Amino acid sequence: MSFDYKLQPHSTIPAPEGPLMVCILDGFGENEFKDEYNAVHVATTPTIDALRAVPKRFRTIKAHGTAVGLPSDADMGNSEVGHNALGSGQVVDQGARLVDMALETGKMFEGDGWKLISQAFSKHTVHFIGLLSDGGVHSRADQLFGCLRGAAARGAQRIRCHVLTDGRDVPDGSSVKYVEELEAVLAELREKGCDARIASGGGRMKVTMDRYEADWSMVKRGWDAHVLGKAPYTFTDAKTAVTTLRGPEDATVSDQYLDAFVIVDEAGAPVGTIEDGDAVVLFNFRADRMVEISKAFEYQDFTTFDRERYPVGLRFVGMMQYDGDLKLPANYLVPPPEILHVSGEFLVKNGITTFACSETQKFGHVTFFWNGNRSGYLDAKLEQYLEIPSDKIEFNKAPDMKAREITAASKEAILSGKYKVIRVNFANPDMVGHTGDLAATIRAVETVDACVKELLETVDQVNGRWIVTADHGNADDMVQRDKKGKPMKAEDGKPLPLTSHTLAPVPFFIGGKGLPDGVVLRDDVPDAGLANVASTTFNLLGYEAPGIYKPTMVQMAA
Ligand SMILES: O=C(O)[C@@H](CO)OP(=O)(O)O
Ligand SMILES: [Mn+2]
Ligand SMILES: [Mn+2]
Repeated sequence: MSFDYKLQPHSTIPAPEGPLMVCILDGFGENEFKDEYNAVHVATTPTIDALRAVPKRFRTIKAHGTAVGLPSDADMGNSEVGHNALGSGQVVDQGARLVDMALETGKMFEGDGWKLISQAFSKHTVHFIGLLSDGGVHSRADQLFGCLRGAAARGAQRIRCHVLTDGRDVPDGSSVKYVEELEAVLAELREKGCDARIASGGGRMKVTMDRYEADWSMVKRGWDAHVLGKAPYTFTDAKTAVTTLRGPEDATVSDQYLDAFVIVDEAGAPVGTIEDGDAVVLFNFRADRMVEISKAFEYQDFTTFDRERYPVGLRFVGMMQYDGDLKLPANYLVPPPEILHVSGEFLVKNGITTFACSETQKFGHVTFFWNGNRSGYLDAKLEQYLEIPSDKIEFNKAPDMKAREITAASKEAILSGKYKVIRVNFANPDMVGHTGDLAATIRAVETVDACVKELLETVDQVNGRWIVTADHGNADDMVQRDKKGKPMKAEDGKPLPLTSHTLAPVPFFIGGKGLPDGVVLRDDVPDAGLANVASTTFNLLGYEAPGIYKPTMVQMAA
C-alpha cells in the first residue's frame, strides 16, 4: 500500500492568511553559562530578547545527543543531524551510531564495500582518507582505528592514512595528540607485519573537505596531496608536519587551516601516492564535506579540476553512501540512515509551495539535509531553493557573511505571495563561532538579530506566522571550560577559545500577527527536541501533524 500523505485540517488552529516562516539561526544555543564568553548572551539582541519575554511562546528544545540520533548524550549536535530532525520530524539512528554498530557486530567486515576493498589487501595499498579527531560530527578516530585493525587482521599488507586535521569540532592544537594516537595504532600494525603509515594531510578547512562547491580548490589540494603526492610542504613524519605547519607559539596557524603536506622517505619520494588497483576508503560518515572528493574519485570523466593522473581500477568506497540520489559513492561500508516521509514530501503532495534560502555554506542544510539527505527538488514546480554565494574567506573577517542578502531575498519571497512556507538559515553564529573569535561572533549574532527583526516585520505585513529556532549551539560558548564550568586559560593567561558546537539546547519561538492569541506552547512535552518542530510547523499551517512524527509543541488554549 502506498503511504498516505494527505494532510487533514487542524481541529482548532485555522490556516494562516499569510505564509509560515521557519527561520534557523545556525549555531545559536541557549547556554547555561551566561558570562562574557557567551556571544549570544553578550551580544545586543533586542529582537530575540523581546521574543524571549513573550509568555507561552518561547521555550528551549534539545539539539544534541540521543534526541537527534547520536550515540550518546555526550555528543554535541551538528547541522546534519539537526536539519535532518527539523525537516523529518523523526529521530533516526545517525551515521556515527550506525558505524559504531557495524563495527561492534562485525557487519562492516561482511558487507559488499568491505569485500571490494579487500581485493586490494594482498597486492595493493589500502588508503584511508578523512578527518582525524574524535569530534563525532564527521568522523571518529576510534572508528578509523577499528577499520585499520580490521583491515590488517584480514590480511591488508600495506595501509596508508591521509589525515585531515580538525580544530573545529575539538580544541585547536589537538591535531598533534590525534596524530600521536594514530601513529601508535600504525606502529602496532607494523609489529604485526603490515606496512602502515601516514602519507599525507592538511587542515580540514584548507584541504579536501569543501562542501556545497564553495571552493573546489580545497579538493584539488587534497587530490594533489593524497593521490599524486604533491604538496607545498614535505616532511618525513606527520607529527613534525603538524607541529611545524602550526608554526611558533605566538603566531600559530589553526589546525583547521594547516597547509597540505606529504610524507616522504629519505630520498624525498612520497610514501603513499594512490596507484592503480589500490583501495581508497573515505572514513567520514557525514556527507556534506565528502561529496566533492567522492566525485573526483568516482567519476571517470570528472573535469572540475585537472586530476593529472587518474588511477586505473581503484576500489573506492565511502564509510557511507553520501548521496542516495546520485548513488555516490556506489560502494560504501555502512548503509546510511533511511529518512523517510520528510516534511517536504507532505508539503508538495498537498500542493503547498516552499521557498528555501541560505548562503552556500548552509545551502545544503536547508535543502539536502532538511529533505532527509536528498539532493535536488522534491517538486520543482512547488519549491524554489535560492543559494546566495558565500564569501571565500575566514568568516571572522566578515562576520556579517551574507545575512543581509539572505534577508533581502527572503523578504521578497514573503511579500511575493507565491509561497506558503519560507525556510531560511542564517549561517553566522555557527560559521563565525567556529573561528573561536569572540568579538566577531558577537557581531555575527547582532547582525542576525537585526535581520530577524526585518523578517518578522515582513511576515507581519502579510499576516503570516513564524517559528524561529536553531539547529545546535555554538556561539553561546566561546571558551573551553574545566569540569566545573570554569573558563580555561593558556599559560599566557589568554582564554582558550572553543571552536566547536555546544551541548546547549536551542531556543524555540512562535509568533506572528497572523497567529491567533490562543495558540500557545504546551507545557506537557518538556523533553521536546528538534524532531518536535515539524509537527508544530504543520499545526501552524493549519493542519494536523502526520501521525509518524514526534508530538507537536503547540495547542489552542481552551
Ligand atoms: O563545519 C562543519 O562541517 C560542522 C562542524 O564540523 O558544522 P555544521 O554541523 O554546523 O555544519
Ligand atoms: Mn549548524
Ligand atoms: Mn557548525
